[in-house]
Amino acid sequence: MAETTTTKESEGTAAPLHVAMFPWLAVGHFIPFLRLATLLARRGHRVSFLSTPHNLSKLPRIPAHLSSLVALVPLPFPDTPALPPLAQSSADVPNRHQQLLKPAFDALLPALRSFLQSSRPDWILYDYASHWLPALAAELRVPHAFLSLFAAAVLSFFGPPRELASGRRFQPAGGGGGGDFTAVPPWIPTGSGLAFLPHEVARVAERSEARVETTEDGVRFGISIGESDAVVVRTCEEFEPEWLGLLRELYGDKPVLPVGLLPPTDEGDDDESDDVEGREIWEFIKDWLDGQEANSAVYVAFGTEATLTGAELAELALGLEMSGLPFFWVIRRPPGSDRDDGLGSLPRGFVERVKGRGLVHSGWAPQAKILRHESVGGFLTHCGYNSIVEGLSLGRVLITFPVMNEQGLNARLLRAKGVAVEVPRDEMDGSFTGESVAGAVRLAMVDEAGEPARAAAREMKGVFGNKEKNDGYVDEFVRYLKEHRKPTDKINL
Ligand SMILES: O=c1ccn([C@@H]2O[C@H](COP(=O)(O)OP(=O)(O)O[C@H]3O[C@H](CO)[C@@H](O)[C@H](O)[C@H]3O)[C@@H](O)[C@H]2O)c(=O)[nH]1
Repeated sequence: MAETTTTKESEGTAAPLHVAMFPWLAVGHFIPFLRLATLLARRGHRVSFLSTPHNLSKLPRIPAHLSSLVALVPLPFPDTPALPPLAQSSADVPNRHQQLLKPAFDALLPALRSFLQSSRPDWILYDYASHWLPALAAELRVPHAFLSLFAAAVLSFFGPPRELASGRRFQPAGGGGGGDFTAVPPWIPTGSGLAFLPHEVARVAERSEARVETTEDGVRFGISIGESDAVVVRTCEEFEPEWLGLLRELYGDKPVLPVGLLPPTDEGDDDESDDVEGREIWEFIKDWLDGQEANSAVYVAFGTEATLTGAELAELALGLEMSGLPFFWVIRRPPGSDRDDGLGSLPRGFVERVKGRGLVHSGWAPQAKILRHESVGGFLTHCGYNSIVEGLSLGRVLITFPVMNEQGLNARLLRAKGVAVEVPRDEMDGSFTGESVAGAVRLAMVDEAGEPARAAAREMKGVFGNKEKNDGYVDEFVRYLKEHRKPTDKINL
C-alpha cells in the first residue's frame, strides 16, 4: 500500500490538541477520565470520550460552555446474554460476575480501530483493562498513554510491567508466581507495610467464581503499562514523592507523569444533579446537613462496586449507632435488582432509633457536594481512590474500611500518611464488631488521641484541594502531550 505523508493542521505546539479517552467500564473510572477531559477542554483542547451508549448516557453533565469541545463517542456494546440488560459497567454487575464485562470490553476493539482510523487523534489515553490498545495505537501511529487511576504506591506494589505481563505476579507464590499479595514485595521498603491483608485477597478472589475465559487483570495491567508511550498517574510529587521515585526506577525509561489529583471543583463541573430527581435528593440531604453542627457529621459510603454482606451492614449500623455521632450513610442498591433497596440487613428498629441523628439513603447521592458541606467532618470510606481524593481535597479525616480491589493498599498508604483511622478487623476473615466501628469513628472524629489524624487530613487539603498546584500538573501534562504528538500524520492508502 502506498503511504502518503500529510502535515497536520494542528502541527506546532500552539495548536489545540485532540485527545481520545477510553476508560474501563466503571463509574469510578468514567468520573476521573471525564474530569481530566473537562480540564483539557477548559484549556481549549478537543476530547473524544469513548464508551458504550448506556454508559455515556449516564455520565455527569459537562458544563454547557465546554460541551462543544467534548464529543461523546458511542461504541456499540456487544450482545452479552450472560449479563443483565443494560449492564454495561461494573456498577451494574455483582462482584462475582465482574469478569463477564472483560470479553465485552475486548469486543470494542474493531469499533475503536474505526474511530482511530477516521479521527486520527493526537493522543489516546487509556485504562488498565485494554491491553490490546497499545498495539492497535502503535500500528495506527497514534501516541498512547496509560492513565493510571491508581496511586503510585499501588502501581509500585504490583511491580515491573514485564513481570506483570508475564502473568507471574498474579499467580500464587506456591505455584511459582510472585503473587503473595499479603507480603511486602522485595522492591518496596519493608517498613512501608504496603501489602494486602488475607481477607482483602479473599474478596478479590470471589471474582474468579464466574470462570470467564479472559486475559487476567495482571497481564492487562502489565501490557497496558509496558507498551505505553508514557504512564500518567493521578497523583502528585507532594503526596507521593517516595512512590513516584520508586515507580520511575521500576519502569526504567518509561516517562512517568503525575497529572495531579483531579479533585472535584466547586465550579459545577461535577454537578450530577441537574435533573429534577437529583435536585430533590440534594435538597433533602442538604436540609439534613444544614441542621448539623460544623464538622460534626460522618459521611459513610462505599462507592459503586463494593457490596457489603448483610452481616457487615448490620455490624456497621450498630457501630454508627454506638458512636453517638451524627452520620449520613449511603447504601448502594445491589446490582441487578430493581426492588431491593439494600436496607433489609439493617438491624430491626435501627432507622427509627437513630432518627434525627443519623440518616440512611438508598441509591445514588451527590457525594462531592455532600463532602463539601461544612457539617461533614469525617468520611467512613471503602477507600476507592476517587473517594480518597474527594475527602482529602476538603480536609476530611478518613475512617477506612477497605473492601476489594486495591482498596487495602490505599488504606495502608493513608495510614502511613497519618490521615486516616482504620476500622480494626480480623486479618484472616475480615470480621469486625460494632464496638470497633464506634471506636474508630470516635477516635477519628472527636477523641483527643485522634487530633493528629484530623490535623494531618486538614493539611492534606493544601495538597489534594490545591487548585493552583493541580492546575500546574495538568498544564505540564498538556505541554508534554503537545511536545510529543506526531508532527506529521502518515496515512496508509
Ligand atoms: O452514590 C454515589 C456513589 C458514588 N459517587 C461517586 O462515584 C465515584 C466512586 O469512586 P470511588 O470512590 O473510587 O469508588 P468505586 O467506584 O467503588 O471505585 C472503583 O474505582 C476506583 C478507581 O479506580 C478504585 O480505587 C476502586 O477500588 C474501585 O472499586 C466517586 O467520584 C463518588 O463521588 C457518587 O457521587 N454518588
